[in-house]
Amino acid sequence: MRFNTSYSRRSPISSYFQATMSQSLNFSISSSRSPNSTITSQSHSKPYVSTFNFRFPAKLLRKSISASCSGPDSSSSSPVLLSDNGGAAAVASEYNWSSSIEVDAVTEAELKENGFRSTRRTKLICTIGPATCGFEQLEALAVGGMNVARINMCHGTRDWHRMVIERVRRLNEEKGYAVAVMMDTEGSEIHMGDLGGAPSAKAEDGEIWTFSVRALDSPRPERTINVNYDGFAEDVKVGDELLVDGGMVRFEVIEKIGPDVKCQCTDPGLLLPRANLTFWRDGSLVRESNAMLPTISSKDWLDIDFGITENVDFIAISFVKSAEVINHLKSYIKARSRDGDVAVIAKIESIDSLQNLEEIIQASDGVMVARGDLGAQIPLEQVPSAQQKIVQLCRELNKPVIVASQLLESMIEYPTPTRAEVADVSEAVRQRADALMLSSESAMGQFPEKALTVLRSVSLRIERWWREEKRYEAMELPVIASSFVDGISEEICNSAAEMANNLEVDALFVYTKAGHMASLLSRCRPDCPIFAFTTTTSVRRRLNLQWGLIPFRLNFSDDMESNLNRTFSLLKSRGMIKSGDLVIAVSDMLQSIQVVSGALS
Ligand SMILES: Nc1ncnc2c1ncn2[C@@H]1O[C@H](COP(=O)(O)OP(=O)(O)O)[C@@H](O)[C@H]1O
Ligand SMILES: C=C(OP(=O)(O)O)C(=O)O
Ligand SMILES: [K+]
Ligand SMILES: [Mg+2]
Repeated sequence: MRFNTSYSRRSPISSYFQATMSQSLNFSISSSRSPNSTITSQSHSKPYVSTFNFRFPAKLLRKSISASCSGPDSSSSSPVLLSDNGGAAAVASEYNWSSSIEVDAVTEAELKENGFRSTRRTKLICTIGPATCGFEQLEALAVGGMNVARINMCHGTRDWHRMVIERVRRLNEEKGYAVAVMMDTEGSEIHMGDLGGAPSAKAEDGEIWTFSVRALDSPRPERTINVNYDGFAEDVKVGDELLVDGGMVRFEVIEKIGPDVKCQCTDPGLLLPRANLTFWRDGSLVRESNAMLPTISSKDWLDIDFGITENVDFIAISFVKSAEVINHLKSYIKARSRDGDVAVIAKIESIDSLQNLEEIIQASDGVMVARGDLGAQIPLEQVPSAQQKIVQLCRELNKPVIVASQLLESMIEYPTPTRAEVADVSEAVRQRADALMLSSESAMGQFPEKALTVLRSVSLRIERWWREEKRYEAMELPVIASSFVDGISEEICNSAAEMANNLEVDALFVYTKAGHMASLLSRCRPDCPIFAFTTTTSVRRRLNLQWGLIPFRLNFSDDMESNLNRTFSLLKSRGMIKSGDLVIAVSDMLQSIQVVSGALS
């Protein structure tokens, strides 16, 4: 009671709003064990839950708030900066950030046109390659819903990667997007050379090809392929099966002559530059061969230094075998990076990574189900159950999870997906993975934007279908907090998400500095979207990988009432929130849950 009364008196905008209390209840989740965890409003010694209604006097509101949008028009290409200081922004960099909300025009349009409920929850990652590296192409992907741009250090030069990163940054700065950059390491896999500049080579049934560890003269001798791993010729045996890209092309080893391994093609197909190689003996993968190779090669370390210097948001590590390598990399990043905020994604794509799955997930900041190589290391029919298990474990442990590779493989060449591909995408969405990833489809395919559109529309449709039919079975989420204070945050988020579902609110708001509470809310996979307000652009970008989060950059204070009022005003003045929308708000600083109903008088 006291809170609500003092609220309406203390509130800096109380002259604009009459806070009429409809209900109020206080409950305690504080403990003498942990004085720091007892974060309260001034008039309370305990965290609180309060419910109240706002009445917005429209005239005053419009007078006090002016929204501005930089650029000559507010079409989909301009950034949206919501201001309450009346200042007009010409460009983002000149803008007075302290009084604005940063959100991109695509999100704004989606919210306005479709309302909160129908915003997309599943995040989308595009691998950038020759088909998508132009500024306009990148912009088209951002407009199409790309949340993260991935660059694969297996391909391209460092200058090329730098150029892509710069373009994504420019897109964010000029157009208000929060597209994150993920750098993916090459890793110590065995792969073919680059085919001497040829885009591909056709291997026909019965042909004899030579796989050699020698440095090859150019031009490359006919039907000869370079292999990057020196131990290859020693490790293979006559009779072994050699699989290119997990079985896209198959050979049988028929003879070994020094550094050269002669192979006969048994399954014809197209050889692509730097394609991955595995070899199998008596029906199982031969693992000893590259087991001795380091997970992070010397070239990878140089790429990692490059990623840290370029301030990428995520570094994805290929062929992770244990948690140790992740811990090692994380401490390396912490020592080197300006603010230690490069997140590490563990790629699960080997037998070792499946064997040490839980400890790897625990150690990392996120996980990728890298089905391409995984399907070359375990029988294909085991990939779906591995995916399901990894997705579930990641959610339990609160780590974002990406489902990757061959989601829409046929769209490399064709403008429409197969029915089977749509079913595969649907299944990943139904599992409620955080993100879906395009590889060749966007890097070098003929229809990158169409492929992204398919991911977007299938995600939206499946999410809505399952939500409306209430078919999601509630998932038992284990307690993950490692301290009592963290336990409070976790309980608050679990309760807020449950309240949001029960009350059918329109959105959850979370004010979060490091993003922790936002991820805890995302973990609950609530029915409504989560607006995550955070103070830095880097956290905003990183949150863009996580399920259901709509990240905004906003400077906020420790005064939750004024934060809420300002946010409501800014969003409202822009038409992104309607009168009568019901919101539940939680925050990192004030461990509280508030239910807010904005009703225009
Ligand atoms: N930077 C790049 N330069 C040229 N081609 C690229 C680049 N990035 C990706 N590609 C192409 O896109 C394909 C798919 O990308 P990806 O799945 O990341 O790699 P891979 O197939 O090696 O696992 C690659 O095989 C390659 O042909
Ligand atoms: C995503 C994967 O890794 P990469 O494309 O780097 O081989 C994969 O193997 O599925
Ligand atoms: K890679
Ligand atoms: Mg791989």
